[in-house]
Amino acid sequence: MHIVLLGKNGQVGWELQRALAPLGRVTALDRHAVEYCGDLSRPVELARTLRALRPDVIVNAAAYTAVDKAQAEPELATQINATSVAVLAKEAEALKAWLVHYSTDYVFNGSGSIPWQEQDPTAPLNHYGASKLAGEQAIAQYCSRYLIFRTSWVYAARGNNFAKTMLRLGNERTELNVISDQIGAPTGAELIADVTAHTLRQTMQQPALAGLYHLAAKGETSWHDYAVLVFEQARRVGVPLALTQLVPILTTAWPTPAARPLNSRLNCNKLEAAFGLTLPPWQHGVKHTLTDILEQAIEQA
Ligand SMILES: NC(=O)C1=CN([C@@H]2O[C@H](COP(=O)(O)OP(=O)(O)OC[C@H]3O[C@@H](n4cnc5c(N)ncnc54)[C@H](OP(=O)(O)O)[C@@H]3O)[C@@H](O)[C@H]2O)C=CC1
Ligand SMILES: Cc1cn([C@H]2C[C@H](O)[C@@H](COP(=O)(O)OP(=O)(O)O[C@H]3O[C@@H](C)C(=O)[C@@H](O)[C@H]3O)O2)c(=O)[nH]c1=O
Ligand SMILES: [Mg+2]
Repeated sequence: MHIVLLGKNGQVGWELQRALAPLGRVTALDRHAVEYCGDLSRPVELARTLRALRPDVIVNAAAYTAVDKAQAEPELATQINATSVAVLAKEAEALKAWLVHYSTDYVFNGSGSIPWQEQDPTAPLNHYGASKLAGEQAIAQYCSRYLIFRTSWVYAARGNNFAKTMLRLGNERTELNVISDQIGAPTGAELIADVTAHTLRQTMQQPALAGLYHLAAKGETSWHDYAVLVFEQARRVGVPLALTQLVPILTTAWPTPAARPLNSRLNCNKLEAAFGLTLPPWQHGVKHTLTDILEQAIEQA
């Protein structure tokens, strides 16, 4: 089996390089790839690359993920998150290949407090969410063999994420204000990659499993309470922090270019039932990955 992985150096892409390896030959590309094109802002060259490589599976971990910046450059976000994803879908269909793709809790408007199910109405609040939704819709329209995973609040030891931002700011500042009324589940790139490998293998043997799934760690928290855990772990291993006060604030007190959903809870029952999986509590992965991040921090200090 030949897998083409796009976005190999992102949080999820990096972990997929590891998790997909036992499934077959992996051609891992990023946007700077030289021999082939792995750049989602160049759809023509991208299609040419896929026709040349003729993969059995395309796994797309590349995306435009700068949520606030997307408000200022919506065309580029749409190109990468939707227009080029439509190209992937059409090329996958022509090759009779499988397409694996990732989407986000930000396709929802965040109303209420019930965890969102796959079929619930979408209504993105910002351009990133709208572009990701358009990507999902293109896949459903053009491709018959696909897995789309909507996940949330992704973190990893490698790459940029909220936990690492908190550690950096906690080292620089004595006081931090962090939003306590946006609720979701921090989900590790390792978990996403491992679940991808498992479900892809099963779906290729049982194509009726194809479709859209929510994939997030169990439980829920706010950004503020997530930050509390991050700093607890940092103190536990003796990382020096300037921070003395972590203040919970409301979203209304933190204006940003992009609006964000208050309710980012994802109901993952469909995934667990279809594949016989049990998703772990969000704290497990966060603690595990923080151990890696904090060891790096201590080595660098
Ligand atoms: N991060 C999160 O909190 C969440 C992410 N998701 C989704 O999960 C998936 C993986 O996200 P994650 O790993 O966290 O994202 P990252 O931002 O860590 O990685 C995205 C990767 O895409 C690459 N990329 C950006 N533009 C292009 C381009 N034009 N061509 C090719 N590659 C490009 C980036 O490269 P470079 O570094 O060079 O810019 C980066 O390596 C995405 O679909 C995302 O929408 C869903 C929910 C939450
Ligand atoms: C840095 C900082 C952020 N915040 C808030 C802003 C925001 O609501 C929340 C998280 O900040 P971030 O910039 O990490 O948020 P953001 O980049 O919007 O995170 C999102 O990324 C995209 C790609 C997704 O798909 C989502 O699932 C989600 O993970 O914390 C504070 O309250 N205080 C702070 O000091
Ligand atoms: Mg971000």
